[in-house]
Amino acid sequence: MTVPFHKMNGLGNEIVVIDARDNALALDADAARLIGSTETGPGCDQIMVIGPGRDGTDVTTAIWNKSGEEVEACGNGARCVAAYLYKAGLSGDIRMGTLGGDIVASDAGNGQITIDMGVPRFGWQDIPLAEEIRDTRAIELQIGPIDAPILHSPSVANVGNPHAIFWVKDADAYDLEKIGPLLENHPMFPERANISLAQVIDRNTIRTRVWERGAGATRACGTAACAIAVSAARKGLTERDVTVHLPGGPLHILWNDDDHIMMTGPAEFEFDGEIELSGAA
Ligand SMILES: N[C@H](CCC[C@H](N)C(=O)O)C(=O)O
Repeated sequence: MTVPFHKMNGLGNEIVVIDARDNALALDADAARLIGSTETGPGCDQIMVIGPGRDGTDVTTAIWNKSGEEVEACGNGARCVAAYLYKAGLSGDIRMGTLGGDIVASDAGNGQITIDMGVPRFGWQDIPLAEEIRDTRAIELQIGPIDAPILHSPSVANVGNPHAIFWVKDADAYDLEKIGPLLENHPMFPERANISLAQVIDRNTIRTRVWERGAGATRACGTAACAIAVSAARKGLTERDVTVHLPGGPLHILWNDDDHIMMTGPAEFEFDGEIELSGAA
């Protein structure tokens, strides 16, 4: 079947949006990999498939990493979906159902979209971790020898998807391509993890580079920015209102008084196209 798509990005996090509200589309791993590769499709980090709303949501969104796995959350992708829907004529708040829970988009003006990413979870079983760890602000992780400044005691958080955050003096001092896969697939993370190197600049500013589960080093990761912000606040390193600077640009994160994480940033349209998906339902 021929499927129209919209190539977008969120601070350089490459996103393909497919509007399947009128024509149900269930991707599978092969289709996600086909779309995600520049050899066979537009290429992207994640694919967001918009479906009709249910159980009180306006739309549902299926989220796929380019590696072919369906995942629970994608902050940058959610902003791209919202920008697409606003352009398609929706207005006001948009409640999106995802595997990681319901999230709510709103138009913040000036080309910015705010996503209420919901409430973070910090329990070891919520991340999840392979063993009981009481204090998830700093877990002990045995990491093999790496020729770079040592990494230790990451914080972990689940913001719809699993994240591990290493607090470093210089986020540029590490070869993410080398250490990323080691950490993503560490046996402590039974569902693997998104890995961030976070450098606290001041109480309202953090710099980071991210190795994403199932996508590798990306220009930006919205859920990582959320996980970093709440973890930094939990450790007393920053306020609950921060700017997280990713290689592709800044995201504003507010962990508000009712425990919801509000992420604000841009979404960019690039081009539209069509792709032949044989076998997709
Ligand atoms: N790689 C992530 C999904 C996409 C997250 C990222 N692109 C974002 O903007 O949140 C995972 O496997 O959980």
